[in-house]
Amino acid sequence: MTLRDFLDRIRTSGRLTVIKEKVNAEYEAPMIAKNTSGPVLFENINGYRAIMNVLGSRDELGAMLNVNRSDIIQSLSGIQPDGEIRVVDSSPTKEVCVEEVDLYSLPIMTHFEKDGGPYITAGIVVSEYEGVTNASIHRLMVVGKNKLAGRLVPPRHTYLLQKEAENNGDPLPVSIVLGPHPAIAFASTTRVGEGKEFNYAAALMGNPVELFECDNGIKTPHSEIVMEGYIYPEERTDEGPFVDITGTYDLVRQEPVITVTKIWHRKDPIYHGILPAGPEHLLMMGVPYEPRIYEAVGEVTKVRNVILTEGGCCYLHAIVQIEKQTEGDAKNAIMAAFAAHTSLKHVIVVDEDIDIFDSDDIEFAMATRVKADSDVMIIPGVRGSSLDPRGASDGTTTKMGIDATKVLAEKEKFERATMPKNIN
Ligand SMILES: C/C(=C\C(=O)O)CCOP(=O)(O)O
Ligand SMILES: [Mn+2]
Repeated sequence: MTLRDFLDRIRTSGRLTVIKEKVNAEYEAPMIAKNTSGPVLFENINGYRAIMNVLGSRDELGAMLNVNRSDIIQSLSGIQPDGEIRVVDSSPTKEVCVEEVDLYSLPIMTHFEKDGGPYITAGIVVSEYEGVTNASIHRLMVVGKNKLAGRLVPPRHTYLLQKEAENNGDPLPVSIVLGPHPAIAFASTTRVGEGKEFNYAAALMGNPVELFECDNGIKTPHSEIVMEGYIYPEERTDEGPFVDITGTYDLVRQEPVITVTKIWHRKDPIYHGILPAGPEHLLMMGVPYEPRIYEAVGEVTKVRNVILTEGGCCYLHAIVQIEKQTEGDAKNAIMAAFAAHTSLKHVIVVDEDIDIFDSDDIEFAMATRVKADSDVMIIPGVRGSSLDPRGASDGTTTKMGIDATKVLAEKEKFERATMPKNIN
């Protein structure tokens, strides 16, 4: 299955918005995407087609995975990254080869007023060094006709591979994949073991993932557009500012430079852009951590569900639902959640009768089941997210866990009143 098959399915079900008019890559297309709920296909940005909001809701993600939106996390946590990968000789991606690279001619968008420049936001960076491979999405700022600055966050696998290559004085070959099947894009946001992203995608799809070899040796999935190139050791440039998941401007940092040596694409390719801080971005940042938290909490008590809430940027706030077995379970669940997602800042643990998709219900749990001096855990000096504007400059922050579960010994005090089903 390809991105085109996926879009055909969305188009047939009436969920695709198509913009036929010519649209500008600078601000205009992102603004239209921001104001459109659901996938939007632009037919002409710099003469190219572009798609945004592909996996912009839990319903869309659930449809891709063939599960109900509220069962996504339980279902993902049961999937092993052991699907089949096949290396093949040819690829539809190689229909067109561009040797004279000019990134400014592509529909790469500038999203917000103070952004440092146009950014590739859905580019999967595939890399390999000394037999170890990786695929993950990194924001990539255009800094020249054939140059990109990549925000390689420590300790993500691309960061580690680049560091190792650089320490040995070697360039790191990479390919940048735009518009594969959405399951491959989703798999590239997950935190599966090193080199396992495509196996995970194959397991998600229930089909093998085919890879073809780029001229720099990187084995790459079929997609709409593939750029290939190298990260040369010691080459750094300013990256940012950039609006990331919090909707605030992330800092300018010195980051590695990717030199693009060649671009392959399908005829009439479809460029994929993710709107920063938009629903697709939040979902792809957050959902991969939910099964990790779910599994970690499952080691300490009976876990029912986990969500990283939209209000918490799908990254900084978790709601963990448990079936409390013994007093103190919720505090263990808090510690497990923080260990599973080190960027997490606040966790609220609730009982099984609280609807974790309803913020009023969560607030009700806090209102009726929390006594701050005994139910709030404050943990200072912990590694937090570099995206948290309130974090300290050394990368640490103060975390808070709230136990909003019932006191087991006093359960009847917390009973939610119901009315009789049958009255005469
Ligand atoms: C850009 C970020 C993550 C990524 O590439 O996965 C967000 C910053 O990461 P933190 O680890 O939360 O600082
Ligand atoms: Mn990885």
